[in-house]
Amino acid sequence: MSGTSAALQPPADAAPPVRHPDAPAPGELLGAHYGECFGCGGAQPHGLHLAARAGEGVSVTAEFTVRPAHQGAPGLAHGGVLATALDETLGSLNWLLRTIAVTGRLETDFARPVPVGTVLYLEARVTAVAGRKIYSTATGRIGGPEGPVAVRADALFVEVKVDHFIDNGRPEEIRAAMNDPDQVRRARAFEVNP
Ligand SMILES: CCCCCCCCCCCCCCCC(=O)SCCNC(=O)CCNC(=O)[C@H](O)C(C)(C)COP(=O)(O)OP(=O)(O)OC[C@H]1O[C@@H](n2cnc3c(N)ncnc32)[C@H](O)[C@@H]1OP(=O)(O)O
Repeated sequence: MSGTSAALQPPADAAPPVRHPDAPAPGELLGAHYGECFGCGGAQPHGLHLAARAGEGVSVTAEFTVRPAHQGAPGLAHGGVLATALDETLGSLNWLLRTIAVTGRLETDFARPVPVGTVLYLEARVTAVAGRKIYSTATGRIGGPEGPVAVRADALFVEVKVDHFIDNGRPEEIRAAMNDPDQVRRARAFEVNP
């Protein structure tokens, strides 16, 4: 069974996504948005270490290898970990829009079990934009980039300002992030999206 709920249907006035002129070129690695991020951060020992790559239009690809630490049932990936991999891949689309946005809603289908050791080939694209709302979809395939779909997701991301993080994050981590001039400069630049 699968199907997207009404909450994830773009409204009639939604527009196709527009790739930002300064977006990374197709094939380019996007890098982590935050070193401690569970999804993409290199400094996060327990994380997924997902490395997304820009695709054509407003799309990305990523690969994620399921490790023993990701199990739910014996020898199989935990569904929440797979949802995280989808969420992170969808979130990396924001690099191509040059927008800061957070997940408002994520709907996931789990079509096949994913064993430990499997490489999940992820692909995500933005389907529509309506004001602050960004509609997107993703798949995770096994056995190769053209293999069968094991997981898929539809999502709504909502654009926010940097203050979303400053106002809501724990002060220790916010202070550390604010002390990283590159992090702040990059985030602020994304707020001014011509
Ligand atoms: C120094 C610091 C450096 C910082 C450097 C930053 C780095 C960049 C980090 C990015 C990180 C990414 C990481 C991976 C992606 C995550 O995992 S993000 C983490 C998980 N998500 C969250 O924590 C979000 C929590 N939720 C919220 O904060 C708020 O609910 C939201 C999503 C911001 C929306 O709140 P709001 O801004 O008050 O907006 P609101 O008016 O409620 O909604 C706007 C529109 O969206 C619709 N909407 C909102 N939620 C929903 C929903 N669940 N279903 C359907 N429609 C919805 C509303 O109906 C509304 O529609 P319209 O009326 O405009 O037609």
